[in-house]
Amino acid sequence: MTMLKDPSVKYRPFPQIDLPNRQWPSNTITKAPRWLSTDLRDGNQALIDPMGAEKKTRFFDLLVKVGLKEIEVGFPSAGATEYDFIRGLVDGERIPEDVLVQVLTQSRQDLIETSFKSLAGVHEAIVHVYNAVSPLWRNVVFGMDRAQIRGIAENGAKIIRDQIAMYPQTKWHVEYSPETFSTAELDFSIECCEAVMEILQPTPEHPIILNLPATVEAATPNIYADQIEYFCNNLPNRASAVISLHTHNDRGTGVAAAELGLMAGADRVEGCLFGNGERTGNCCLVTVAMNMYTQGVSPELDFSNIDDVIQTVEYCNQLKVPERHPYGGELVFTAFSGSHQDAIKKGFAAQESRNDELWAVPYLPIDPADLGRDYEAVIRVNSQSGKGGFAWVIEQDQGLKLPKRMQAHFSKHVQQLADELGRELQAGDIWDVFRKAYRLDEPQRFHLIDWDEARSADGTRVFAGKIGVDGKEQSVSGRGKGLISSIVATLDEGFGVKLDVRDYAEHSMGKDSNAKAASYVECVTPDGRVIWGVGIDEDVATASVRALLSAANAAA
Ligand SMILES: CC(=O)SCCNC(=O)CCNC(=O)[C@H](O)C(C)(C)COP(=O)(O)OP(=O)(O)OC[C@H]1O[C@@H](n2cnc3c(N)ncnc32)[C@H](O)[C@@H]1OP(=O)(O)O
Ligand SMILES: CC(C)C(=O)C(=O)O
Ligand SMILES: [Mg+2]
Repeated sequence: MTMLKDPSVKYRPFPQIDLPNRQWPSNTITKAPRWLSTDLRDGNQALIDPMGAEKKTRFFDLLVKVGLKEIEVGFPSAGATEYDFIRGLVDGERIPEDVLVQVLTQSRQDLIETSFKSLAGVHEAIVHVYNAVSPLWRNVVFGMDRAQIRGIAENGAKIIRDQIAMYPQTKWHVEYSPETFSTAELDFSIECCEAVMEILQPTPEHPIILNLPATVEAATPNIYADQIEYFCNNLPNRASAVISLHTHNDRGTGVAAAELGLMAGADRVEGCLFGNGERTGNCCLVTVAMNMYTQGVSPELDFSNIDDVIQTVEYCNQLKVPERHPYGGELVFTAFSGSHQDAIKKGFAAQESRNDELWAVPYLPIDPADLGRDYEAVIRVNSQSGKGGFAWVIEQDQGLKLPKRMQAHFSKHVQQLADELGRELQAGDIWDVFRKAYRLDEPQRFHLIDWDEARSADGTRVFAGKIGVDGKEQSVSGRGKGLISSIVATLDEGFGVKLDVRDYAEHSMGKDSNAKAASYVECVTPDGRVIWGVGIDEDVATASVRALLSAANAAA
């Protein structure tokens, strides 16, 4: 056996933030933040094959459609594909009046100039400049001390100030990111931001966007929230800054960090649809938005047709949205396991009988319909499923509402098939096994040709039937207090089939007048066997006759 090495030799725990009076744990998110999609920039730069103009245009149109008002459209100085796409948006007048496009640049003169040029003529836009500020980057990437790093930020801010003056027809906004904020000393991040603000002179009416990235997620999300609260409390002239969050998902908590960051006082969230982006991705905007929605807070983004969104995102990114991805994954509203299916089925029934709008269905934190999904896939059947699951599928697929005890009876048949096949059972598989188990297909020993009923003088009923028996027609009759007992008497007297009826149920299989009816009988034979019979017919009484013949076929 190999021993795992002691990780404390190689890795260090992230230090706590000294914030004794932290307020964020008591806060809640009560309104939508400003959202920025960086799908076309951070998302795009992480793709195996970055998007070309056609895919970028399609993605841009999707982002506008779902309601994004701030969209980072690219990194114009990266090359002609990026630059031309952005120019195409501007020249083609594809940017709606109420949408702000944003471009990213390193803090270098030529790159900043190219970025402004790419947007020349646009009505309003954001230029986003970044430089990394944390010790590892200072030492390893730049080989610079704090003052020199601050100097990169100041230099970029001055170039931006000058460029803004050269394009007066555009209303410009500036975003500054102290990249690697979450692994930097807080006071140094504030120092860099303050220095940039000093040059650009933002006001509460025309604020700067200060974006505080967890460029590489390195700690639990509460630490990020502490960092945001600390930053908000200690930034001079906080009123002239929009505080933006940009989390990555290296530890799998990018969404949580963004949510806690909002509680800690931030105004804006950057991310990508379904969390695309560098390495493990950016914060998923769909998840943060829909999390908000399930708390009764409108995210002001529209994911009510999530499958359309997924289709475009998968096409543009050439990456699949994982089956378990919150809100969007193919399996996230599906229960295979018996106890979940049982609870969901009961939840839907309770929801229907309560008949109010409040959503309260066990195991479904959101109504799939709010994302444009139907209820068909909510319950799927395999060997982990229970009777509630098969009953749900057969009800959705065939309109049959099996009585409770019959569900248990049918369950054995389905379970056996699931074990035999070792795969998910489709609705068709379940219907096949149902027809076989309850003898709905010909040929059977007994089958109904015709029947009639008469009332005798003493009030009893006389059933008169033409029954096919092993292919030959036979006329038989029997008397009873009601239809069922008269058929039971007929089966006994005519064919010697003895059935003791324990339970009977019937229902219409639809709401219109042409709907068929289904009847179910539970019978016990003299040797103690429990048999269920099923009958389906346009006429409810004929459905009952068929149900008893179905039982007789099992008993015979
Ligand atoms: C965290 C993020 O997501 S940041 C965004 C990252 N996205 C991208 O890089 C995608 C687009 N990038 C590109 O196409 C290219 O990087 C370009 C065209 C912009 C620049 O390419 P190059 O000129 O070859 O430079 P390169 O990207 O390798 O940058 C390295 C140099 O820039 C410096 N640099 C890196 N970041 C910054 C910055 N934010 N501000 C100023 N200088 C920077 C580095 O220190 C290094 O300088 P050195 O050559 O003196 O050592
Ligand atoms: C450029 C910045 C905002 C970035 O993408 C990051 O730090 O992750
Ligand atoms: Mg990023």
